[in-house]
Amino acid sequence: MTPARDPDATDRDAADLDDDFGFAEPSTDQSFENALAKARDGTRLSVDDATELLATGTDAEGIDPVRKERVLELADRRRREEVGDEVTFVANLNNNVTTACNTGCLFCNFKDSAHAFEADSDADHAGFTKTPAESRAIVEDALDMGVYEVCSVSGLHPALALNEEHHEILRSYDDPESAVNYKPPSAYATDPGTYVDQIEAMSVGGIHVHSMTPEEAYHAARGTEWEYETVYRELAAAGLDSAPGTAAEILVDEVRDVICPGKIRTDDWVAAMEGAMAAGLDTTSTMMYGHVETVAHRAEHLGVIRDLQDRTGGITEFVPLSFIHQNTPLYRHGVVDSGPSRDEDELVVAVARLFLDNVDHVQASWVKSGDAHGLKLLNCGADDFMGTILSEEITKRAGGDYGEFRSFDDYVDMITAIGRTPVERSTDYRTRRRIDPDDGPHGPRLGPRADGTPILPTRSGEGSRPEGESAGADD
Ligand SMILES: C[S@@+](CC[C@H](N)C(=O)[O-])C[C@H]1O[C@@H](n2cnc3c(N)ncnc32)[C@H](O)[C@@H]1O
Ligand SMILES: Nc1c(NC[C@H](O)[C@H](O)[C@H](O)CO)[nH]c(=O)[nH]c1=O
Ligand SMILES: N[C@@H](Cc1ccc(O)cc1)C(=O)O
Ligand code: SF4
Repeated sequence: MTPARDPDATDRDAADLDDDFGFAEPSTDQSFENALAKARDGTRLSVDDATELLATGTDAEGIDPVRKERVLELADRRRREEVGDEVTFVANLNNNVTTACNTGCLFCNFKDSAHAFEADSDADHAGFTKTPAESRAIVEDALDMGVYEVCSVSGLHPALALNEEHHEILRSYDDPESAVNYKPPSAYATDPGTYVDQIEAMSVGGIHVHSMTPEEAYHAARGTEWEYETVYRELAAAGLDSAPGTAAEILVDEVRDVICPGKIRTDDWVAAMEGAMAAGLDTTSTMMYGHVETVAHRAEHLGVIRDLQDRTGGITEFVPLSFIHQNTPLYRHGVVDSGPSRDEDELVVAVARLFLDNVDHVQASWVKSGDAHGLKLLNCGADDFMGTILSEEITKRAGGDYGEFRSFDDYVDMITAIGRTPVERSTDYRTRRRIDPDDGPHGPRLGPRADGTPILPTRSGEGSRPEGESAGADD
């Protein structure tokens, strides 16, 4: 693995950009009507077909509302045929270990410059680094509330290494900071431990650990010759159960060059995902859209995911991540005026359902879209509604304002309101529990300590158990 970092790739680059990136105007040899006919017949769609459907035809500017409805209707029907009327969600928590990151992605306001975390720094920052013991305590509390999964994605802290051997390798470089983005833990106010330490700490009481994105796996192997599969095997031995397919953004390098020049390229992202699956882990897949890319880039991205799934079969879901723009460098520097429109959100979900014929589940996100529009997305091809998550940092810091927690009662009310069946799921969707809406109040039952007791909101936005009730209490 070679260092792929430009440590100066930050806001400066955004200021240098204008809105002309030299991307080709989307156009194909296919027509919208032919692409739609193929979708109706169930013929496998090409990338050009997907471009036409996402654009509601490249023959005219803007989204045609009538054509859009035709795409959504087909996708909703396909969803019903393939996965039925159940809407799934998982009892989970987010536990981000650190916000320290020097990668400089221009769509991200989650990260803080790692210098601010150094022991002798007096720079102000609103970020955090958790020790493994702190991560364990947070996961233990959530287990008591009944959660099934911990989802952990983090900044690429320069002191994070896979294990002690990795620390030794990184230390042995001349000028490790610029050569391999490394500074020893002793330089920082808080030591995050190693990746293995953090996974071991979170892997407690039978919880499902969903962590280590391709970008994090790259960081856990930087400066070494280790294969991704080897890295993921070591993490799996420490308790990792599945890997999140974030860091995908748009899997087209000319777009990555603009929005995340410090990140791994498309080929490397695919290699990391294959490594995770070769190590026996399930993965999820994502696309973060609605910034500088064209519909043709979105279609190409879907092609990368479908090819990967043809080869591996280990992708459990596709998660469209609608770009939240307000506090991001891309918006602050005038590179973009907004995130995607709701029409675009709907078309991305619908075309994902129609194009990704080998990925069973498409997620709607109440974090990105709010409840009302999230429910609309469940009628455009989506069949999963995320999870309880308890707390949220990525979208909140980007300026999103849809909250950090949904209770089981919230889920049951919302899902039954659109005439669908609420189902608690495991991360891999193989374990499912249909929920009887009339038998409330509702709480999780699939987590290792879950007994049906509701998770309640607290003022900080996190969930908690009703006062006085322990994990063992009957309901
Ligand atoms: C914040 S990173 C954390 C994990 C790790 N550093 C990585 O990049 O994979 C996780 C994902 O959050 C998503 N994200 C970050 N900022 C966002 C924004 N403003 N709007 C929507 N999604 C965003 C991106 O897709 C990114 O890959
Ligand atoms: N879409 C968002 C998610 N999705 C991840 C799920 O919560 C879950 O972990 C996954 O489906 C595996 O079971 N998480 C967020 O924090 N924010 C989102 O917008
Ligand atoms: N936490 C990510 C989303 C995500 C995480 C894990 C997944 O498996 C999928 C999506 C975000 O908010 O952007
Ligand atoms: S998206 Fe991930 S890698 Fe990029 S700046 Fe944010 S935290 Fe760092």
